[in-house]
Amino acid sequence: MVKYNCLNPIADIGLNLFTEQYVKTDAIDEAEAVLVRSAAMHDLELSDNLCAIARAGAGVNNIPLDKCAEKGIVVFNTPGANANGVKELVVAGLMLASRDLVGGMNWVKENKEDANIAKTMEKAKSKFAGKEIQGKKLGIVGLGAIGVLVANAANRLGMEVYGCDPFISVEHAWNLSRDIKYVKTREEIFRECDYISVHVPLLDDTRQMINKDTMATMKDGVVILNFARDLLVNDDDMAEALASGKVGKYVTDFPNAKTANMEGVIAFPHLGASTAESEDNCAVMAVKEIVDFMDNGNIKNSVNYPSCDAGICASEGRIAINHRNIPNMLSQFTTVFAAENINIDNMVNKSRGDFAYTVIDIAASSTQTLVEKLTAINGVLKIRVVK
Ligand SMILES: NC(=O)C1=CN([C@@H]2O[C@H](COP(=O)(O)OP(=O)(O)OC[C@H]3O[C@@H](n4cnc5c(N)ncnc54)[C@H](O)[C@@H]3O)[C@@H](O)[C@H]2O)C=CC1
Ligand SMILES: O=C(O)C(=O)COP(=O)(O)O
Repeated sequence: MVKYNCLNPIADIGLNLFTEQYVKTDAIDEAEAVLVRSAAMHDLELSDNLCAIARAGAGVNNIPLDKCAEKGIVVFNTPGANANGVKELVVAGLMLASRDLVGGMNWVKENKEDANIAKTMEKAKSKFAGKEIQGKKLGIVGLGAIGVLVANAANRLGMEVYGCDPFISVEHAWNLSRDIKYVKTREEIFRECDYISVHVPLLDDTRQMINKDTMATMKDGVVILNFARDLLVNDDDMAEALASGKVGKYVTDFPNAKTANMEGVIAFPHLGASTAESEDNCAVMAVKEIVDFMDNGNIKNSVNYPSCDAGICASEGRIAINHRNIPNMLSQFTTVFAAENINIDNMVNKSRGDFAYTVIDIAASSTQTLVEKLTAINGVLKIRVVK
């Protein structure tokens, strides 16, 4: 039996994929697997029972990745599963920053009792006139799952699209329309574009990348769209830039105490992935990742451990070991199996940075002594008897 906990509501279509072997628990310290969306996990006590966390979504800045890796807890996310939901909201953001739809709609509400509204609006409407996005330059920083979809959609809407991503994957490069102008640095985007949309994870290199200095290099009246994370932008600098007209509008899915009340901000309450389709996609992918990991020891889409595909175990037993990526680990493992007179049928070892993961299929059932001896090896972080 595997106990799992949901720190946020997770769509039923995903949870229904758990077999009767999986049981939901409200006690997180009992859980071997946790499913989460944006709940903050940094201050949570992580119990020794916990083996896996699946983030039903993309951003993992709410999860202490290094602390988890140190405890042998594999963290997954669901790449691309909510990208279309975000893309569609970014397109809405482009429109709302260009046409005063909200002002116009509010005017209609305020004048709803006016029997002559059909006439008076024709006089009033000039206040809400806007600009078209066709022919304008949109720059995208971060050409991942969302950035590529936004780039291609804006291109189809007639925008001239620039993109930059020093770490672009082959898959994303392949999906990018050939009309997109790929540039090497974000500075080029800041200089050239009328609209700038950021689609990068929150990392040391991206934190506050929109600030006084970078905004000074942008065109006057530039529109900045942030559907990624609030800390990518320096809010005080943004307040100044909006007040001076340097920035025309700041469209964000991540308002906070400062930006929520700022003139010139168009904000949504983190709605990018809140569509039935995205929630379903994320839940299905997250649950499949957990099940393949718990049932088979396989790792796909982890953000703190390497990918590892050992298939389905055809041997008598399978042991999964999370360990440090240091010399001499494998020989110590095989020495333990030899001492216990257990034959190894298959072994897969993968590493990622400071951490590594080894799956060992054996021709006998594992024993308490075997697990104890493996656990005692310096550098081993977690041992799991998968079968
Ligand atoms: N508003 C919402 O509800 C949602 C927001 N997000 C946010 O959007 C971000 C991006 O999501 P996805 O596109 O799905 O992730 P992704 O991982 O597919 O794409 C991120 C891209 O950013 C690139 N990147 C990293 N550092 C960079 C840098 N310094 N300069 C330029 N590019 C850089 C990466 O190479 C990658 O291609 C997430 O990390 C999350 O913070 C994601 C989903 C929903
Ligand atoms: O996937 C992401 O990074 C998101 O920001 C979506 O967050 P949510 O699942 O809507 O809480």
